[in-house]
Amino acid sequence: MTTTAVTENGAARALDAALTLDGVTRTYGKGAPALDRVSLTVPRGRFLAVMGRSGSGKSTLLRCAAGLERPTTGTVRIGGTDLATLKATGLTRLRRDRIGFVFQSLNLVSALDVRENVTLPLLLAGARGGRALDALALAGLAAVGLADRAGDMPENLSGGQRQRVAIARALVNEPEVVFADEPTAALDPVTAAGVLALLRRAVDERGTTVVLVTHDPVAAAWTDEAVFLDGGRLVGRLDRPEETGVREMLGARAGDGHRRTASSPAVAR
Ligand SMILES: Nc1ncnc2c1ncn2[C@@H]1O[C@H](COP(=O)(O)OP(=O)(O)OP(=O)(O)O)[C@@H](O)[C@H]1O
Repeated sequence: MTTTAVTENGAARALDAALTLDGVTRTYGKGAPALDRVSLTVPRGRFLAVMGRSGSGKSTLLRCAAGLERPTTGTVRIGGTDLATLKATGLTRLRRDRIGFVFQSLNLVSALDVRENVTLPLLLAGARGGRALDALALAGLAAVGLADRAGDMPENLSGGQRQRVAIARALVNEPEVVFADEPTAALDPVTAAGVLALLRRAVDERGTTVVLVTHDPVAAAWTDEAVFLDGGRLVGRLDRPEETGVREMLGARAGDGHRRTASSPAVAR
């Protein structure tokens, strides 16, 4: 799919974008590409849902976009920085300083209490522990409604509370982009809505860019834009997605292989 990123105007916009993927392909072994020439520009302050059937390449896209995995070919830029120009330490630093993660599998550190879990990214980045850091953690926990649980161990929290702590942790260093992989998959609808509302608030109030991988049309309805993957390719997008439209899009994709729908032209802006 062609993006504006390859045009002159698009190149300028790509520089100002929070995240740009340009012709990103990821192949594992000799199989078909898990991600196939994906181009996508995510402006700053946008909440983006990445959707598609199981195996369509959502997590691969997220891992490549977040610098957790190198694409086989193509370019990924975070805020104008081409990740291919960074060595391993530079990439680690970028992930630590400029990216927040809320992953189902990347859970809290069980040996640390809630406050320590929240301050962990800052400590890893070299910040000194102390009152200022504690105050920051408490403010972050207050923002997710958990100020009174700062001294608890993660095992004493519910799944939803843990995800809220994970969000406080992901936001504590004011990252440019937060990547969230199915953060609500294990939660009941009410708790899930609470978690999504927190991500929405980060976008609206802080101008954070959030990329959310989800199967769930209800979750997608919290976002500004949904893009759809099928067989590793970007096959459609919806602005201000609503649950019904997302369901229709997912249903259409399940039935029509790689055929494009009327609403699946340029994904990039
Ligand atoms: N490390 C890997 N080694 C080999 N194949 C992989 C690897 N990671 C992903 N794949 C393959 O790439 C394709 C896309 O996988 P990916 O996990 O990105 O899909 P997904 O859309 O996130 O799926 P799900 O919704 O089930 O999590 C699948 O065919 C998968 O088997």
